[in-house]
Amino acid sequence: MAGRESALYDETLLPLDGPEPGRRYAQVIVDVPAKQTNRPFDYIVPPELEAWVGVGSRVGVPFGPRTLQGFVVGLSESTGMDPRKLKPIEQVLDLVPPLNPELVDLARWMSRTYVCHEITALQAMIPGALKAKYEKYVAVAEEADGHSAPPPEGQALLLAGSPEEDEITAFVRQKGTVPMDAMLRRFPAAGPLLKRMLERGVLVEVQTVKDRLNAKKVLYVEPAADPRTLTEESGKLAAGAKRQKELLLHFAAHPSPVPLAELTDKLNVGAGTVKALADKGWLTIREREVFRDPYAGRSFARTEPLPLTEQQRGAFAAISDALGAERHDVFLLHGVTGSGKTEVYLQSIQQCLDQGREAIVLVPEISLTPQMVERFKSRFGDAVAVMHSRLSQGERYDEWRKIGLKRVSVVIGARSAVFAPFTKLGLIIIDEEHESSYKQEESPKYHAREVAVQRAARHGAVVVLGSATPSLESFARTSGRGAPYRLLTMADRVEGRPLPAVRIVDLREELKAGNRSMFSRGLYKAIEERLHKKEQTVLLLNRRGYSTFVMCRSCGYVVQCPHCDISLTYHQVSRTMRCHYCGLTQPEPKTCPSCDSEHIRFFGTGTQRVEEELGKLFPGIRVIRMDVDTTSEKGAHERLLTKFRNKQGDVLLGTQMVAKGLDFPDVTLVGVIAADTVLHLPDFRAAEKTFQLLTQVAGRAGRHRLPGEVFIQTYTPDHYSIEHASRHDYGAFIATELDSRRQRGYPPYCELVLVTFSHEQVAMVVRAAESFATRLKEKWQRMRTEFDSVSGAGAEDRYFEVYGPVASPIPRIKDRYRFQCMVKYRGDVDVSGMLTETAAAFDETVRQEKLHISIDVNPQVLM
Ligand SMILES: Nc1ncnc2c1ncn2[C@@H]1O[C@H](COP(=O)(O)OP(=O)(O)OP(=O)(O)O)[C@@H](O)[C@H]1O
Ligand SMILES: [Zn+2]
Ligand SMILES: [Zn+2]
Repeated sequence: MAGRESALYDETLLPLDGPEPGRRYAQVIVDVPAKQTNRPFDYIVPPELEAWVGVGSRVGVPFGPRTLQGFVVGLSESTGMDPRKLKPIEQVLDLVPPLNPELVDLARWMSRTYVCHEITALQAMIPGALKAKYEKYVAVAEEADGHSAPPPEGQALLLAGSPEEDEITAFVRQKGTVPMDAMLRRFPAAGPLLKRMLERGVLVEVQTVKDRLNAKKVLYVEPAADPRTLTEESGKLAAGAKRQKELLLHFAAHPSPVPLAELTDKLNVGAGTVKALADKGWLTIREREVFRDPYAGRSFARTEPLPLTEQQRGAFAAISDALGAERHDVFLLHGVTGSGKTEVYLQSIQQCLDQGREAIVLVPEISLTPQMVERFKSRFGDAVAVMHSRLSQGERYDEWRKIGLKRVSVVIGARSAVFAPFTKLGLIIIDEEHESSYKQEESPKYHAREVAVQRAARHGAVVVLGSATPSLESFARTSGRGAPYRLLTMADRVEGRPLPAVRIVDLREELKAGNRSMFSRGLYKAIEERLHKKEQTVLLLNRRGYSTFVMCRSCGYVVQCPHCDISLTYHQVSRTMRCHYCGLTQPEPKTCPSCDSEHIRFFGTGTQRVEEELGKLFPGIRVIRMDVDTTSEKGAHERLLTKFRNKQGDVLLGTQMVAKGLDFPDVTLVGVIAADTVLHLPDFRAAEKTFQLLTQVAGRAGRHRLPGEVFIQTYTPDHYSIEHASRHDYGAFIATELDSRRQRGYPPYCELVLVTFSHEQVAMVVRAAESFATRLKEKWQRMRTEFDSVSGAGAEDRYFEVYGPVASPIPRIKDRYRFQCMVKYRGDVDVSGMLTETAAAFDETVRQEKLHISIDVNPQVLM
């Protein structure tokens, strides 16, 4: 059983609750994301594997000619199939099933809700390291135990005999099975011959499932005798063997196992010395499995719960009450920036743990800073596992394994941590719940908030959605009859600290007054003042929508990607232009391709430009720039923030990354270089996103003793999102925005599904999109007639409309034309079901014509 090698945990070598009735057949979802395989297949559970197979196990099963990875989604005593036609499970890949029945059920829900294959949902729940890797071996046909029949005798006689062939057969026969790549290394020139031998069936290909990564093993050294014996033996060693003597005495004094590397590093003992003593039988060298711990060697000073403020107490009481009753409740915790939401989370988690249950904390990827992690680690110590994408694949895998092994009871992580395989879940917290990064943009296109609520309902667990700027969708769910969420409000900062004073600066007025710099006079003075007082400044340049394109100043030509309908982005460091969609990279042009003018150059404001300008205006200023370019390296994000925290920088300049979660006591000034960059995106959430970003970044100022000040520079100073943000008035903003959404018919007044079609030929994509829309509308007509005939109840609440098809806002990506339909609906309509059925009618076209159809339920990005 290959699985036994791939994961050996000393402490969990126990079989699952022993053999039980009802485990003779397993229902398995295999690793082929296709409509035909989007259902469980029955397999026999061989008696010797019975104890190791559970719902949620990963297995290797024969499927057609291959062995595939699959997930066990059910076990049964009987099968609806002819048992003689069923094949047995070949491998169990983990000793502890990586998923559990609840997650398997959740995958089914995801598959229905987000219109994706069940295997895609299951794969999303496990770390990348466990995604299947298939290894191919060759074996001599008659020895491949039934994988393939030996070739007919006559044929074998006829074809066998070439000396090369005999040599290959002899080699493989001797080894049993040989990995394919090893074969090619051994017989580099024999590729074509090997292929023929495989085709004729002299050799057969055997495939097995392997993990991409295994548990990390480290060599440990431990004493093989008691301290007295070791001391005695050290006395008997020859005088020259000084190191050996020292080492024996070390183990006599400290008899616990030590990693070999530590011995050589810290005690300065050579591996040879250890080996010599091991050969004599006084020490043992043993492989042990270890966790790759990204926080190893860092200690976290223990923190105690703070006495809560009155507002915190109110919020905590409601959460605590639901936890105590093990009642599934969803709370929306609306607390202004600096109101102390984290302390409420921490004390809620404490109660959850005290009740013997487990907790998940979701944080947006970019706010998952060491500072954030520290706040949890220093309260709960080793009970916390951390999962985010900056960890190596191995580190992430090991953090994840701690959950299954019950080593931890709290997980803090980005979006996918919502799938942490806990079995006694009591609490899920989603911090900054309005963040669009909680939505996964590739299949399965799930929203972590929706998944969290589903999981919590299955566990009778509490969900806390926290934000200073809740999404309209969540806010709308807190009011009205039968509201599913309960609103908790913390309107003030802790210790009566004031929210910062915000000034809106009209950039058009600046230009009129002759100021052509990117800093208004007010912001300039404010920065100067901070430099004097040795206080710190945060500057936000919202890169999204902001131009870093190359334009000809003579004719207005903008350099575009030849494969995607989008302008190329300029990268100053490499002096190249890059397409953000297909990765195309080109050198910067010297002359305009359109008019030959030499006045073609990089245009617009990037963070680098701002940094340069700051250097010119304030000689000697220390700027820490944080954007995609400076944070691509592992740990860079952390290093830059630490630098700023240690006051090795006067200004922290960056994109959205600087807007969230940071809590630095000496930041008293926040400047927004241009507030309206998001406002003009083709997105119905543009105003909401602008309000959220401005409120969040303003919230970085004056969080401690020193009061804060904020400058928002803009070309549209009267826009309500900017006005309300400047007054910290969420209530007024939401009232205006809800009104506008109602009028335009957007969420939360309806639900959306975006269907995007793409193909290399524009005619093809238009035809497909139109036919899709027509079918969908017909389906709705039929359904509505049915609804009407049953009863009128709820009919007026039901609404369904298909908009489009129209060209997508980015009409071409990677040479594929894109069209989209928008489905708007309301009420009790099974839209996912309708879409699944409609899409099924296009299966043939999708496969044969390489048409691509993407279905995005509750989309966050409308491009
Ligand atoms: N009860 C309390 N007594 C004293 N200080 C507190 C208390 N609760 C929180 N604080 C402190 O107040 C500051 C702000 O708290 P916190 O960072 O949790 O705010 P937040 O609501 O998460 O804000 P944001 O939404 O901006 O992240 C922190 O420095 C925190 O240590
Ligand atoms: Zn030109
Ligand atoms: Zn491109």
